[in-house]
Amino acid sequence: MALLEVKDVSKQYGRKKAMDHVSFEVAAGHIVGLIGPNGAGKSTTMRAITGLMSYSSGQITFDGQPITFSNHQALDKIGNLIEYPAIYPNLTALEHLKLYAMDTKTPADFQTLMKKTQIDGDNFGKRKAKQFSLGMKQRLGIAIALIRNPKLVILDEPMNGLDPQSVHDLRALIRELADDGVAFLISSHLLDELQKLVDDVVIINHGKIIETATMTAFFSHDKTRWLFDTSDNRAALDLAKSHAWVATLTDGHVEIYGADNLQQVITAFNDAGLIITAIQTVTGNLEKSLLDMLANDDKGE
Ligand SMILES: Nc1ncnc2c1ncn2[C@@H]1O[C@H](COP(=O)(O)OP(=O)(O)OP(=O)(O)O)[C@@H](O)[C@H]1O
Repeated sequence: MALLEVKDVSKQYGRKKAMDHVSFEVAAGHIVGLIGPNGAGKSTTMRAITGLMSYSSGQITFDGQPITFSNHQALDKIGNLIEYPAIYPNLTALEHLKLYAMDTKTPADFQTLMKKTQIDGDNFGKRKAKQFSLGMKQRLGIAIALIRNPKLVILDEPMNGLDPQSVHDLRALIRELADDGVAFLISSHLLDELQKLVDDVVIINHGKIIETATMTAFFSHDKTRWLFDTSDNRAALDLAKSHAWVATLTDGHVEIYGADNLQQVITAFNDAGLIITAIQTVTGNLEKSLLDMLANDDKGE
């Protein structure tokens, strides 16, 4: 059984369907990306899972226990960082942790958590949160989310506003925690960053889930593309089209998609007397695959 199960959940704001029969699962220790354009329903979904909001129909269960607006028991094992962490300007990092731990932790527990989330360095110490950078606040927010040893952490746009080094550090931290068995549900617009991090993707558009897949399966939709440079790119383009492959001229290269394998293309070019001077393989790209998928979904609306 999955750790988190969202089954057929719908939520309307007036006539607007913010969640339309949403179903997906999060397995223990998995990092799941909840991905979709602005207004797709990501925050609404996360708010429903954290019991912050009622939903009209469907079920959400965590570790076998139901989560509703009025039943929060299961939430003890879910940490979250939705929008901005509740950080008090005049408290230090340690004071925040003590506040949120509510007497359930020892000084050694605090030390371990601070070390793990890298909020134990000189930068933190006795400084108050009002002097923290955004990256420091995000790390403190994650430490707060982890204070009760959750099995699942929900992060809404955790990389927003972070510089590249902080994004890198945050990604490493999430991966390390997942390796220890903590599951994550993460929404982000920074698809390149998500691509490097997540195990599974859940794609939402207009309140509906349009795809749930492992990252690997997601990219297997995507046939490999190749960029060729040849002695005559115009002739290579025409030849590729005559084989019913999808071919375009992209930045001066011939981009080919839809052939069964690379050898097939090379043989065709050789047989036509074209000299191949370079070949690049274009690997899966989350942003491009997602845009293609959303464009198809919107066409079907
Ligand atoms: N409190 C509310 N009252 C009315 N409509 C709302 C409310 N909250 C969200 N919505 C609408 O529900 C839809 C889903 O919003 P939601 O915030 O969940 O999307 P999102 O995917 O998180 O978007 P973003 O990436 O822009 O944060 C949107 O059309 C939004 O305008």
